[in-house]
Amino acid sequence: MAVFTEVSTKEARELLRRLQLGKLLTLRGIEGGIENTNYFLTSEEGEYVLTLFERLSAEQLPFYLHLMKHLAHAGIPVPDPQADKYGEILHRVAGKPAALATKLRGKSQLAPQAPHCAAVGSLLARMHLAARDYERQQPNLRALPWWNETVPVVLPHIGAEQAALLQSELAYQNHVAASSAYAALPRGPIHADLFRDNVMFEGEELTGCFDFYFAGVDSWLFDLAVCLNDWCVDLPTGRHDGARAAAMLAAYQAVRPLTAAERELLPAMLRAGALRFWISRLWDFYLPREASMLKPHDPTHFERVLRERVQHPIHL
Ligand SMILES: Nc1ncnc2c1ncn2[C@@H]1O[C@H](COP(=O)(O)OP(=O)(O)O)[C@@H](O)[C@H]1O
Ligand SMILES: N[C@@H](CCOP(=O)(O)O)C(=O)O
Repeated sequence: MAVFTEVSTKEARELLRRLQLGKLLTLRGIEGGIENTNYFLTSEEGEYVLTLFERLSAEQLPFYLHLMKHLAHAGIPVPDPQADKYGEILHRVAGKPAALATKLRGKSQLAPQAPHCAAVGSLLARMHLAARDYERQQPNLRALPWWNETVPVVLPHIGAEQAALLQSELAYQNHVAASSAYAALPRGPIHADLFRDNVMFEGEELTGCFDFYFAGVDSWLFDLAVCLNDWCVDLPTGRHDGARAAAMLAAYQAVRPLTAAERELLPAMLRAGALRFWISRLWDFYLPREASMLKPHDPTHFERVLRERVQHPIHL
């Protein structure tokens, strides 16, 4: 249940009054989600999702919320955070930082086929291009510096074979990050967590994506690798699915062709994408934060994906 903080109808009405969005019609807690409190809220003006941020700080939030607004204005189907008359999109509800964003139609496609992967590839490329002129800066907070900090913290908790893979992969990724090909990768704001559960579909029509709370400035190729590793993979084995990956890559490149440096580094970034989520899942699993509400995801999945990407590199 993802209602960690109760919102009264009085508080919801007060927010709608501030945002001039008409009368409250319905307010219903959303059961999915593990990080934030989410409610579906309907007013005379439309359908929204009210999010109370349980963990992210008021310093980090403007980057994510303004990025969503920037993308929504550019025609990318993402939730549009609603502003008050002063242009403020970060609000306070029930004592927590909060946002009210437009509700997307559809539901997650958890067993995607090639057309779904193509739709995600196209969306991702359009999102990268649309974010080029976004002015706020915030690095991907789950990138190489965080991996270097976190690997020594999780090492005491895992077996020798896993530790050897984790350390050798980290050394490899530090080596890649120092290369001239890496320096040549195009960069900008990326979603960085565009997994199956963060995209909505109606049939094969992609209706939008959400959960921008791991977004940050990083290489576009890393974002694409994260998507390939989640959408174009056989979940039980971690094996790459060639047909789905081809569909995603072709659709991405129909909008923005990959550069020579990106083509060269695709195998390395697929490994980086697997490493990033293996580390965060190990960290959530073995070092749950105090009073954490997170139900940890299975870390062994991304260990399998990483082994697959090392043993069977995927070249364009
Ligand atoms: N803008 C939105 N439109 C429609 N549904 C949404 C929207 N934002 C969140 N949801 C729903 O709320 C659920 C939880 O959201 P999510 O961002 O994954 O929460 P958490 O950050 O707590 O993991 C999603 O699975 C989705 O069903
Ligand atoms: N996609 C990540 C976890 C991030 O959680 P989310 O529910 O906020 O998307 C993973 O699978 O490890």
